[in-house]
Amino acid sequence: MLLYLTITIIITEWRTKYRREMNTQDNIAKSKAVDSLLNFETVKYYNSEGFEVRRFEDAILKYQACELKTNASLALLNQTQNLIIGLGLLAGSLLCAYYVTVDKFQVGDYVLFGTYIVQLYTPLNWFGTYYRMIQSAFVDMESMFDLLTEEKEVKDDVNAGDLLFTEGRVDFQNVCFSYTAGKEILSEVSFTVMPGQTVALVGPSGSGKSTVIRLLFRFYDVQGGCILIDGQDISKVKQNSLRSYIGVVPQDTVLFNDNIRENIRYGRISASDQEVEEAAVAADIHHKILTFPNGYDTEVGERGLKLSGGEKQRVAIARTILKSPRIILLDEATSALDSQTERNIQASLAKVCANHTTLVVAHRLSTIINADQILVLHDGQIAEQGRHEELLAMGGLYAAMWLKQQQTPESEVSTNEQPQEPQQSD
Ligand SMILES: Nc1ncnc2c1ncn2[C@@H]1O[C@H](COP(=O)(O)OP(=O)(O)OP(=O)(O)O)[C@@H](O)[C@H]1O
Repeated sequence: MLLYLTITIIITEWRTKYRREMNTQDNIAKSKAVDSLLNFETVKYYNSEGFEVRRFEDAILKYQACELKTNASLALLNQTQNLIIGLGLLAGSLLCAYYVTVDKFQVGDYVLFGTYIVQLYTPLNWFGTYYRMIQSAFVDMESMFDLLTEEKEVKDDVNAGDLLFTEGRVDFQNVCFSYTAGKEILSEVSFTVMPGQTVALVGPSGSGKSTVIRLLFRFYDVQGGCILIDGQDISKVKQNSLRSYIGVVPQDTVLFNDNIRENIRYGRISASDQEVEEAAVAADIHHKILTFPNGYDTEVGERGLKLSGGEKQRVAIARTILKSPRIILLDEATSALDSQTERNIQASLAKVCANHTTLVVAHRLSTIINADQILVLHDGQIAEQGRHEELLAMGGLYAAMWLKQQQTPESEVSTNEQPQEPQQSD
């Protein structure tokens, strides 16, 4: 019995590594499958179906090799256990038989021995099985435990209270931030958005515009300086309360694989169907939705692939309208939309942003010429700030960007109600 228990524990511990390896390969194979299915468009653009099949096949073969080792080691464990039981039974039986022949035991004693040994081995077998199952379950749960012990990047203070929203003034005071040590993205950035004002952030790609938005939404905590809303440091208030006042229209709107109605309702889960439709009207997408075969019940597909970029953006705007936030963060889409769609989107946005503190990340300068203040980010710092005309008059970075955009055909399409005359910039 001792031998049985010892061997069971040793072999079970030894085969743990195969089970762990098998789980890792299983995760790799599944993530490869999901990745290539989600990115099916890219796969098709580059004719890479064969490559993806081979990649998945490789992953599956590695998984199968690990599975083989796991099953083979399980078979070894079972056979060793059976061998020990068999040998024990054989040795005991031979001994009893010998004692019967020398008249030390009766035949009944031999039968009694057989009955005892069977009663002993049944619980031993159970012990082996349960020990192995518990061990495997712990290995399978390792990834989950790793996830549970993952440190949160943004934590609420123990004494954090709710944000007391009054008028919606936003202050960035000497904000410094980097995603990775040694590469500073924002350095001593300071600016103020007065209540109800619209402030636009412009600058070259990678200058940190979206990062400003992420910091205000508190996806990350700043590493230097502070961000205040109505005089309260946002790192000292509860994330939930902060986020309840802020609405974000992101650069790339990703929708859930559900119908349009539920996707819009995501802005406020408790909203009624009528409120959803009112938000869609305000976002100027209601009529478009009615032209779809199933109207509001139309399924949008994975990540909303059945909708166009402009439609997805208007669904995002409708969601934000439904949320009715007090501060609006707008990360403008980089892709140029056709003039009519863009005019519609700008008009919807103007409705959402009216009388709300708004921070806009703009890629097309024509969309922000009426902003109360424009901040030009360069190398993680605010290089210029002022209104459109003031910045043009300065003849600096902004003026150069404006001039460049005016020369490209896409930017000739001004989305503003009062188009800016290109000559002004010269
Ligand atoms: N999660 C992240 N981890 C590490 N670096 C990041 C992360 N997100 C962004 N960055 C880096 O931070 C820099 C600023 O990114 P950000 O998205 O703020 O730029 P942006 O000005 O909004 O650019 P774009 O106009 O192209 O959208 C970039 O160099 C980017 O590579």
